Amino acid sequence: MTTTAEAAPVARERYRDAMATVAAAVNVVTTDGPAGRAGFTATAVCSVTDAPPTLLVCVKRDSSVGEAFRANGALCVNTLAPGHVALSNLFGGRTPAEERFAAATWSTGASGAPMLEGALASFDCLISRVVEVGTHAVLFCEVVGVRLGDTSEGLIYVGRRYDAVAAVRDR
Ligand SMILES: NC(=O)C1=CN([C@@H]2O[C@H](COP(=O)(O)OP(=O)(O)OC[C@H]3O[C@@H](n4cnc5c(N)ncnc54)[C@H](O)[C@@H]3O)[C@@H](O)[C@H]2O)C=CC1
Ligand SMILES: Cc1cc2nc3c(=O)[nH]c(=O)nc-3n(C[C@H](O)[C@H](O)[C@H](O)COP(=O)(O)O)c2cc1C
Repeated sequence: MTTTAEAAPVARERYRDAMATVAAAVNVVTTDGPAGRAGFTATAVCSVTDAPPTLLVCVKRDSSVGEAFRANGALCVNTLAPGHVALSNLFGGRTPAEERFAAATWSTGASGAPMLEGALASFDCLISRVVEVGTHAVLFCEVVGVRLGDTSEGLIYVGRRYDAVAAVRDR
């Protein structure tokens, strides 16, 4: 039997090709505070526990935005709807922060982070813990506010492209 210690490492490209087959919700994650306003597109977002309500966000350590999130200690996960493909690309590229935010309408959550008008759902959070794993920082976030939008479809990213998906609503 092959033990974990003996297993050959999986090449990055192979790992990414496999991950590209896994459908994921698309989010624009935002922050504001003493370190300024910042935001980026993220599919690496996951619910951790509902008591206390906690989610996690993985952010590349060498990205231009990571430090602002850590310094502000707050963020908002804005889960996107099908009309947000251009916004996702804007927040996913090397574009200055002000250009990113100018492309949409925002309000401010209790944490101080920008909440996207028209999002499928927004999760306003305080960062409770940061764990560094490889190239990424995993931000554990306690959810202090939730806002549900009116839209009935969500946006997914799979096969390196976007698609719409029905968002079942039971409110
Ligand atoms: N977790 C992350 O940091 C992610 C980063 N991206 C970035 O967005 C751009 C476009 O991505 P794709 O068109 O999907 O092509 P891709 O071939 O770079 O990525 C395929 C899949 O691999 C995963 N992935 C990509 N980069 C990763 C990273 N640095 N760490 C952990 N997982 C990663 C994601 O699930 C992604 O959908 C790339 O620059 C990619 O690095 C995209 C998705 C997730
Ligand atoms: C669909 C999509 C999903 C992404 N998911 C993540 C993610 O989960 N974590 C991450 O660190 N970067 C992710 N990225 C890349 C960041 O959005 C991008 O690097 C971000 O704009 C950081 O700012 P910078 O590139 O200007 O440094 C994603 C990009 C796209 C297009």
